[in-house]
Amino acid sequence: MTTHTNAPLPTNEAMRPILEMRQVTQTYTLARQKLFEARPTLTVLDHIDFDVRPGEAVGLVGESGSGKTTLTRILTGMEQPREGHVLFDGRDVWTAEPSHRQLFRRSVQVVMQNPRSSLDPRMRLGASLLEPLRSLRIEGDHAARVYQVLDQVGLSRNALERFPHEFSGGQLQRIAIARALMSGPKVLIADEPVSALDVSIQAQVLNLLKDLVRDLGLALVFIAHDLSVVAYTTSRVSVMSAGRIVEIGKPLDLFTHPKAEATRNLVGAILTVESGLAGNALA
Ligand SMILES: Nc1ncnc2c1ncn2[C@@H]1O[C@H](COP(=O)(O)OP(=O)(O)OP(=O)(O)O)[C@@H](O)[C@H]1O
Repeated sequence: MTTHTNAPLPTNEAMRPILEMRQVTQTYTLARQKLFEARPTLTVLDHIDFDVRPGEAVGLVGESGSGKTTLTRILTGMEQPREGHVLFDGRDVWTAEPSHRQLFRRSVQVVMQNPRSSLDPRMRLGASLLEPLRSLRIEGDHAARVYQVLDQVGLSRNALERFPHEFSGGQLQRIAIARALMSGPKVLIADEPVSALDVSIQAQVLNLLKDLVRDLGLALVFIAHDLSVVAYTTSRVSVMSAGRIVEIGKPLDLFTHPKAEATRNLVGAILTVESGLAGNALA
């Protein structure tokens, strides 16, 4: 990151969360097993409380099927919870007036696991960066915004004429982050943002996310199954298991004194896999 025009914002525990879930429960109705029997329901999220403040990076970890993707879909407004509330800047996004919902959509952006599938292969980078401004109907000096965001993610202007296949995996994830930043979000939700990348370039993307939190005062929600990458990037981690948050703690405490069985399993998984990032997180 090359711009440091914005002074770092203090992360204050007394600050109001910018995005929060209160007692969110999500159930899905499954196919009927037998004729004349009621359709069974599956509780995927069970009374979840979760929040993030400006300038704070929080993690969400859990084994496969624990409910992370469902939580992400609800946190971004793609899915409405069966029970509970999603609040952006203190107001329920499902009952607020359209202008607040529009602000919520611009202000909460997602970076997905695989940047190749989130970018149109036929679009040059410049067009790709402009697209969120058009779809979200954001007015203003679009060219200036493109240059500002390129600078924030450490990409040069001559990249604007290139197509996705001309970039490496790490550069593509940088571009995906740039696209997410175009609308000037307050919250970035990174869903497994480095698990498709070589270990050698994972740290660059993780450091970029950390810089954005520090320099822009972004709120970051980092979702992954690997506790070590989440620990490297965040200051508070929630552990999910079977649709519930079973433990919340500082990364170091979770590593050294895991209480829940799900946390112990995640720590055990790291200890059995050689990982340079785990060492960084503990340093
Ligand atoms: N639309 C749906 N209908 C029925 N069941 C669903 C639906 N979406 C998710 N599930 C189920 O909900 C549970 C949680 O899924 P989810 O994808 O949220 O977990 P996850 O932690 O993101 O897993 P992974 O890390 O493997 O992506 C799983 O048992 C899944 O099969």
